[in-house]
Amino acid sequence: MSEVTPEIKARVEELRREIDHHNYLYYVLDKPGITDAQYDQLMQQLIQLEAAHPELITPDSPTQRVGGQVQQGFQAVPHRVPMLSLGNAFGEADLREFDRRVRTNLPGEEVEYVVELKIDGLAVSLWYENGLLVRGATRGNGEYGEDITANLRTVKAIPLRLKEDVPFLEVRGEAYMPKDSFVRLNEAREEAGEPLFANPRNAAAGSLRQLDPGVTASRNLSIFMYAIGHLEGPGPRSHAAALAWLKQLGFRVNQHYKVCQDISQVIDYCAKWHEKRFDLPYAIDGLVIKVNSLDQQQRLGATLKSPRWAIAYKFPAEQAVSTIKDIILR
Ligand SMILES: NC(=O)c1c(N)nc(OC2CCCC2)nc1O[C@@H]1CCC[C@@H]1O
Repeated sequence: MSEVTPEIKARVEELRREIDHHNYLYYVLDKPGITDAQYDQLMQQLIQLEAAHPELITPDSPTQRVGGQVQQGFQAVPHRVPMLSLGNAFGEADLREFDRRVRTNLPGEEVEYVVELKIDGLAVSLWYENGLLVRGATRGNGEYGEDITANLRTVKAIPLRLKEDVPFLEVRGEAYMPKDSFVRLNEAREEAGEPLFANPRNAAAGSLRQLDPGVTASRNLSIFMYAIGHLEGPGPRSHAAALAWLKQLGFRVNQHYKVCQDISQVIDYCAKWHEKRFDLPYAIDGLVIKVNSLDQQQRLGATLKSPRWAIAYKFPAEQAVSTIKDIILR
């Protein structure tokens, strides 16, 4: 092992910054800055330098995304803040009823809503300490999840290090498999005579609950973050500000959210996305409507399993279609 010179150390740190930046452009912003060949060349240089000087390897190095060992199982981990599920609204009347209940519990107050696409994937929780990803877990039953850190580290849209060293932050998001990856995966499984996945949600869940992180890494998963779970220190005062802050930290946040001044605007936005849902490169099964003010969310509280300040608007079930592929690729 040759001596580590300051120049080598500086070169390793420069390569990491450059590769992290290109991962961010490609996997978080969907805006690649260089060709795959140029990216691979940078990665090869870093891999070689780290192989020659293993003492320089840090857990947040881009070369450390795919862990080595296959796990025996997943450890149960408690969520500090329960990961709630959502009540459902199946049409305009249900949405107006939700709005009436919210306003009854906030007499005389202005209420703003944020409407987001409801990504059809698997809810996960990510823990960061001093800006470093220290743990990732499934939602599980809302109180306890499964520790799938090694698998979530392979998802390139998940930052291993945030753009700010926030002391302690736990965030939630929906991990998912893009439609084109889902079709390609099932084609490969058909070729291999393996059982097919019924939909992208099952494919994402199956890919994240793999005991071998190498398999997860091969499944081209992505994620959209949608909430702060736990934050030490001052934070945003509205949900829309929370989404903007998550984006600023380097997380992937779905840009199709809208702040609505009343339930009629919410209803119009839901109708718009019911029409446009097949134009998206990922599966959605509805929209999520949330009270924007975090103080009002706090005061509205939650029932045992779901918040009083949020509801899911579910699209009517698909009319009979010939194959799942038609739904996905329509
Ligand atoms: N799937 C989603 O895109 C999504 C979202 N955009 N926003 C939330 O907000 C949480 C916050 C409090 C209760 C629900 N949840 C979502 O998915 C939920 C998580 C658990 C069950 C659903 O997958």
